[in-house]
Amino acid sequence: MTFVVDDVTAFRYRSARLDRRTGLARFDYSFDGAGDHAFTETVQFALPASDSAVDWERVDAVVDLLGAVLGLSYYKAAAPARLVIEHPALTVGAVDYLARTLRFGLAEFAYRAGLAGFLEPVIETRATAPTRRPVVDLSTAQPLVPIGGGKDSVVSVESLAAAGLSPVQFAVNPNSIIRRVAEVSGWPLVEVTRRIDPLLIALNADGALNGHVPVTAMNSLIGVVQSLLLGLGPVVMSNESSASDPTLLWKGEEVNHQWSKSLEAEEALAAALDDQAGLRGAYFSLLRPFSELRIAQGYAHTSRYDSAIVSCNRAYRMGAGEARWCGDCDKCRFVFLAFAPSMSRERLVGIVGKNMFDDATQLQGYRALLGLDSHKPFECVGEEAECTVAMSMASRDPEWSESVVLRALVAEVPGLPQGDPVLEAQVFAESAAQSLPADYERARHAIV
Ligand SMILES: CC(=O)N[C@H]1[C@@H](OP(=O)(O)OP(=O)(O)OC[C@H]2O[C@@H](n3ccc(=O)[nH]c3=O)[C@H](O)[C@@H]2O)O[C@H](CO)[C@@H](O)[C@@H]1O[C@H](C)C(=O)N[C@@H](C)C(=O)N[C@@H](CCC(=O)O)C(=O)O
Ligand SMILES: Nc1ncnc2c1ncn2[C@@H]1O[C@H](COP(=O)(O)OP(=O)(O)OP(=O)(O)O)[C@@H](O)[C@H]1O
Repeated sequence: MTFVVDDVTAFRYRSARLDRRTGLARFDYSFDGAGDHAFTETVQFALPASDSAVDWERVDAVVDLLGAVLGLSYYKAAAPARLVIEHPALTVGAVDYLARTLRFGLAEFAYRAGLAGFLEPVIETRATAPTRRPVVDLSTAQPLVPIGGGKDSVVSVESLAAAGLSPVQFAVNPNSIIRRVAEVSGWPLVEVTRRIDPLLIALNADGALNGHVPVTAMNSLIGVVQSLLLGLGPVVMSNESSASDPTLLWKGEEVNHQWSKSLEAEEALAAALDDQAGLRGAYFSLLRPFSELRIAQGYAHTSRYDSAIVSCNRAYRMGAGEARWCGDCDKCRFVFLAFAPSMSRERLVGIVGKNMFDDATQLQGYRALLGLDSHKPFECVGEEAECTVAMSMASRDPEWSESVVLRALVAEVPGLPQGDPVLEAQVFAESAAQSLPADYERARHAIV
């Protein structure tokens, strides 16, 4: 171990630059102390055929904010108490967004790395804050829809199309799953290539701190830059109501694995885009009011994507060879459970590749999802309430009730099949969300 975390005294966000000719953005960072390591991350954007309509100054303002958030991957390697922003010019609102994304988006990292508490470095800005830009409203233009290869973004794309909008799909470093899902939809896919500095990966093996990052905030801001470059409209996310549910409490405060998918993060990013770049209607989640169970019902309306989607996160690791469900992780367990009330056994086993409820080794994992064991997993899984409702519904269904996992759970919780009607109503009711322009509000309710 040669990288000594405690020797690092500050993290510097040095520069951000988007090359207008090539579309390559370059972000430079460094540490003070511990060998003065320097990092460069690049993001290759797609450029329009003609850039005469691109508002470059506004694009640059969002690129500056993007670099601040991408920097968190490197900051976390030592998590020093000082963070210095040198040339990129951020408004007070943008710095506030960075501070919140760092504190809450890196909360799981801080907790699991055994740090003393939530991260609240002193943030110093060296450049003068940019002057306020005239406001533009993006909500009248066609949406850019980030897709992750799973069920949620499929529901958004289908909802937008059903409401007469023309979604442009978008993915960062898409793998074969994302490309085939995009192809099934028939709508175009815009691809962006993000390259993390290999030095970070080397330092991870050399004693650096490592852990979960707010990747949705990163992908979202990359999406906003891409949308502005192509003259498109809002970045329409597919984040559900349960993404706002904390994973656990630590030092009396919430730690949420999915923080950058939460409503709080969505509203914070929308506000930061307004402050930093004068953008309104630029960022929201179409599926925000809905639980995973309602989204699963929406997905179940069409079977076109069944052989294309993969929700299992293991398939999305850099360089992962397997483009399929692993059938043995929290995400696979959860999505199987969420789909079970809306699908025949034959269809669901066809999607995931196995009957998860017939595999006794999955029992502990399902107990964790139902809150019968410690806290819920650090994964993109629904609330305990919705898992309980889904399990109740499945245990009443002869398709599933005789399976080994359900029989064991009903033996442990005899009231499971009876369920709780109040809880069931809550899970299918709509939760708080940003209100949307009419076209998008119509899309929101088109199939879910
Ligand atoms: C695919 C996955 O789950 N990866 C997490 C895993 O990383 P792993 O080492 O197994 O593989 P890679 O993803 O290829 O990462 C290699 C290293 O690079 C670092 N890194 C990666 C991306 C980045 O933006 N910054 C980075 O520093 C990473 O630390 C690795 O050392 O474990 C990592 C450590 O816990 C996680 O950080 C990896 O998570 C990915 C960034 C990722 O895309 N995860 C999503 C599936 C995810 O967690 N989504 C959440 C949303 C969370 C949010 O608030 O945005 C969800 O869907 O609930
Ligand atoms: N590689 C990516 N590029 C761009 N956006 C992404 C990428 N991966 C995920 N996203 C966005 O983040 C959201 C959350 O990811 P998540 O994995 O929860 O959703 P999903 O893949 O649509 O569905 P599922 O919950 O079934 O996996 C996605 O809906 C999508 O909007």
